[in-house]
Amino acid sequence: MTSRNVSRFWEWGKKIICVGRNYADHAKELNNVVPTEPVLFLKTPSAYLTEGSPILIPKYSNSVHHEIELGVVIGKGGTAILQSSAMQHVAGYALCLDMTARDVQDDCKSKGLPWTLAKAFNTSCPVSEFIPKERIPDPGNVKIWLKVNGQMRQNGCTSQMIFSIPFLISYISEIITLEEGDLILTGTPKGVSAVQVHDELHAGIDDVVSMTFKVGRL
Ligand SMILES: O=C([O-])CC(=O)C(=O)O
Ligand SMILES: [Mg+2]
Repeated sequence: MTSRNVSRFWEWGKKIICVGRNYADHAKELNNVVPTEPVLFLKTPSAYLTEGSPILIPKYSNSVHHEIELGVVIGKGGTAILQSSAMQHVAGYALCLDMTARDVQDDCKSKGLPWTLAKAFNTSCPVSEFIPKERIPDPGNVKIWLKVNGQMRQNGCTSQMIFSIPFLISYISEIITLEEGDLILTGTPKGVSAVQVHDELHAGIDDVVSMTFKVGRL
């Protein structure tokens, strides 16, 4: 029932909550410390993009990176959700891209400023079709991969996550009430790199879903 209702979650305009540095190999490739608590940031609903429309590099960036991530779509909202019941709040999943203006993020980091310009621009959250939760019985152990122009760039497994999906749902919901239709991006494995105009990004979760996006510029 729930999964049918939220199957076009990107049209609902709910929160997009992102977890950063949730894979040690990615934290290390950017010379970040491996966190002992989740790193959280937000995207706005105008960041959503579905297949058929291009990812648009903002005018103020010369280095937009792909980050392939497993997205968790909330079915039943809640505050201070217990880890033990967290999975009952999940409606399903989506494969997501956390497109990141890396040059802008580096600048924000050095100045101690928030990451909004680097992370939340329009088209910065391409998503696959909705995947009902029954189709991924163990979301803590699926392969997520991404190819750029046919070349494998990211090929990770969600078993490498530092903080598990139940832990993240519990942790986030203590701070921010989760609602039906919210999306949690669970972080990216290593292999991020800059995309160019006309690149084709092709990504998938095991044999469950795949998606393709072209890159353009504003
Ligand atoms: O920008 C970053 O490196 C943090 C992040 O989103 C991730 O690890 O997925
Ligand atoms: Mg990310």
